[in-house]
Amino acid sequence: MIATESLSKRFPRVTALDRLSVDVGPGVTGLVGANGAGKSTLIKILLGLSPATEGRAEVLGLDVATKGADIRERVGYMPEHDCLPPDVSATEFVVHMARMSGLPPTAARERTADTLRHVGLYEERYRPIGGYSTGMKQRVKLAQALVHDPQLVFLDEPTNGLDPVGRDEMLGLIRRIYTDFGISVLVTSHLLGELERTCDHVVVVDGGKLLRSSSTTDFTQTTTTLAIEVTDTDEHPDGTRAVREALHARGADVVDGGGGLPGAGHVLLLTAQGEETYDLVRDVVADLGLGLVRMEQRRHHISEVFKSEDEQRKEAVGHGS
Ligand SMILES: Nc1ncnc2c1ncn2[C@@H]1O[C@H](COP(=O)(O)OP(=O)(O)OP(=O)(O)O)[C@@H](O)[C@H]1O
Repeated sequence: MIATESLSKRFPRVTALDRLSVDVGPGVTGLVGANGAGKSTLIKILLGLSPATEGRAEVLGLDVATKGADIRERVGYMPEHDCLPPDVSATEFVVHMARMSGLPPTAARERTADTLRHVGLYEERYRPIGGYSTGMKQRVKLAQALVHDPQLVFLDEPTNGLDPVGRDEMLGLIRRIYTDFGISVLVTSHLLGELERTCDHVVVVDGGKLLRSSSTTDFTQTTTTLAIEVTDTDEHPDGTRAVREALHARGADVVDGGGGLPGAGHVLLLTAQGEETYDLVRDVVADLGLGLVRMEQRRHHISEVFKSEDEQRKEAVGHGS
């Protein structure tokens, strides 16, 4: 869907994109980074609205440097900032945008009605936009991005300014753009957590550079930590220590997690490399004749990709959900 190769954008005082090479396939992809990371700049280059200083990029197989108009015909764009005229209704505005995209009048009206219904704005569609809440305005912006039935949409910070309920509704809508209509999505956010739930793939940029690009499951599973707790026996009065030594002897990278849940014993933490790690723990505990109180996987959240291993281990102790 999108491919960039060593893409750079330099402004006189700042490098907004720094040799960014990334491939984005179909589905819902999150583009995440702090404010100023270069997300909006990338979208503008991909739409052919702003030239890159160096490198190249293609959207739907079209070169952004020469095929901007063709790209904009096939791609929808929801800009970050409020850009809606206050005096017209959602229907008038979205019909206008549909006509701008080349739809004939009847098709524009029909598609507008369908799209506004889809984004949940049907009842209010004849009221002037100026009286809308932030959430309703975001939905109008989303509707105008979808009205010409694009193959791909770029959504720049669509959850900005929304309360938690509005955020959840918007994330649900974004997911359905792909599942119900097959339109692929590139959605930006500075909030890592919300992309974890919504996206198939996440691209992380920082200071215009690519930090990471991988599937959401890889993000959350590659660094799974196992928390293990065992009973003591007469033979092994310190069961935790016995397990730690046995695991260590068999090459497992295991650390003492210290005190566990209130009332519980010590917790051992080790990084799961796959199914074999579970088997190893089971065998070691059984060989020692100990009881396994808990062995649980703690799936990491995307935000933890940015935390040190020490911080992650500290947090793993005590809440093994
Ligand atoms: N037209 C411009 N002229 C000069 N600098 C710019 C211009 N547009 C963006 N920048 C700078 O480029 C960097 C990246 O900006 P960009 O808007 O792409 O970031 P972003 O990740 O989208 O953040 P935000 O969510 O705050 O918009 C910032 O330092 C910004 O100040």
